[in-house]
Amino acid sequence: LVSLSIYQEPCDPPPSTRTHILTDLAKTNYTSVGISSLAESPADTTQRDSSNLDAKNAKGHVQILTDKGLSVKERKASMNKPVSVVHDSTGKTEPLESGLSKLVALFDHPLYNMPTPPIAEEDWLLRVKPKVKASEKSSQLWVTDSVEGYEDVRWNSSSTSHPPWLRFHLSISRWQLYPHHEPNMKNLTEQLATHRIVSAVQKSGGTQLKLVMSFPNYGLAMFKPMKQERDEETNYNLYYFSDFERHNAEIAAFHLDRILGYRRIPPVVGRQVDVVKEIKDVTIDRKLARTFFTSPVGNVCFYGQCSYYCSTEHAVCGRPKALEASLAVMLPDLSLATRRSWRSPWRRSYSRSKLAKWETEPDYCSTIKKTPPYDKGTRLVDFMDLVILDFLMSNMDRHHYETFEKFGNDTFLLHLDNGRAFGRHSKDEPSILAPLKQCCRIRRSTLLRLRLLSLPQYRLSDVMRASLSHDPLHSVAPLLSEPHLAALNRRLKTVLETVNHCQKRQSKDEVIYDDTAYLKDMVSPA
Ligand SMILES: Nc1ncnc2c1ncn2[C@@H]1O[C@H](COP(=O)(O)OP(=O)(O)OP(=O)(O)O)[C@@H](O)[C@H]1O
Ligand SMILES: [Mn+2]
Repeated sequence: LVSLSIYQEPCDPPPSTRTHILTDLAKTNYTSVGISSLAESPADTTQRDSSNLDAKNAKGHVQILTDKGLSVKERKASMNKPVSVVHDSTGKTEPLESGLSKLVALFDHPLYNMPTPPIAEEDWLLRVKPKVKASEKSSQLWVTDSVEGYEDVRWNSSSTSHPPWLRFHLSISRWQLYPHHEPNMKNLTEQLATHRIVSAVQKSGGTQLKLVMSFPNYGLAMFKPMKQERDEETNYNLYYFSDFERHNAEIAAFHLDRILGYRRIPPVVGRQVDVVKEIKDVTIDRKLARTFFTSPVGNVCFYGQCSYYCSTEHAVCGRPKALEASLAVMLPDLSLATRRSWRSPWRRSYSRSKLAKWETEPDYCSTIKKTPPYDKGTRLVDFMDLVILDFLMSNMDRHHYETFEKFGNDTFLLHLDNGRAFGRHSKDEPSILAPLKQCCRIRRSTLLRLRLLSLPQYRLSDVMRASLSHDPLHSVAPLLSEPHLAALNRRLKTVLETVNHCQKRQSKDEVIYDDTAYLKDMVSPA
């Protein structure tokens, strides 16, 4: 097996140097063999022997990698760090540090650094407004009634003066929410996790309790409280539409989406909040404030107003005041960037007795393939990307998805609302994968990354564990328990088997949507 691994030495140019990746990916025989071997290999790549993989670094030298897929330098770096040991699904122990090195290697891989044409002006979601003259100040973008608790900020057009949330908004394009190597990400997530909460109000819409928090620099975050312990599994007698939303599912979904290379979920971090100081005392939402009470054991609880689980019996409680929650960066306000909500063609019936059309009609997908917007462009494969994410994390609650109106049909899908994922680890839900089984269509770049994640040196559970260890709540308890991480590998194997099965029944071109073909055009023949 020839691997596509290209490792960067610290003195090498950064991976964003377009030309060498381009050459590595599309030009050399070596890498093109790598790509096709990944794309066409049988599903069970996890069985392959990964020792003595040859990998060509950016300078064109051949490096021999160890069985862990690490360069000598990376191994040395990981050996110098203190070792914390975790148990994998096979009972073997593996240091978390090796997962961290795997994550670095994964994100440096050419499949995550594919060259793209420069983004055209109209393909950015927002543009900075030209400076307003003093006489026109009243027509500023927004004005708040009360500035109490907020910073007196004077932003100019230089992006360095922009707060991280604004830089995030300005980085949204037609193709993704944020770039792969995003220097702003660290500040953005740090601020979500630590900045003072100036106000907290209930978020209208949706069925379960959630709040919108504001920060001194006018940033906003969507807050979902902890409702279930990490090692608890959703009750088997509960229907998917009655399940709780989990804060750790929102966090883990963000990490998984990023690891899959999609970047279609707004950044989410975990945070422990003081329900009195950071919610009750700062809220101007009287309906919310009225629902606070002290439980018989002295914990401070609240339940808010919503159509599901907003009652004394389902209150969320601090211990005695500390409450774990997820905070997601808010997308630009709808007045600046309208979104369109699309009903999923594979939506469940949300009824205990009715079946949906896709569950009974054998030829359902061929109808969808002819129906706009699935009949043109990338919408069908975009939807398959979402289906794969949902199957991996076992989210049955994808009734709708959203897009930014500005970009029409030719844009990525927002993967919002992931709170009902990661409810059960001991059971997979094959019906979530029905669209892929029925349509047999997948993006080539997605398939390649999935195959990569099934290889031992990038194993999905290891890179997820490593990625989640960066979240502030990891110090309280790992965001996903080991059985949930193991389930990811098992489900990934099922996805790859499904695609393999498709390829046995249909021609390769029918199954694979080749979104990497443009790379060949970008390189002029030598
Ligand atoms: N990060 C975000 N920024 C802005 N808006 C968001 C964000 N996340 C979600 N929303 C919006 O808020 C709505 C409600 O959020 P969410 O879907 O997570 O809650 P819910 O209670 O599960 O809703 P539902 O019951 O409809 O599934 C979403 O449909 C979406 O339009
Ligand atoms: Mn929901």
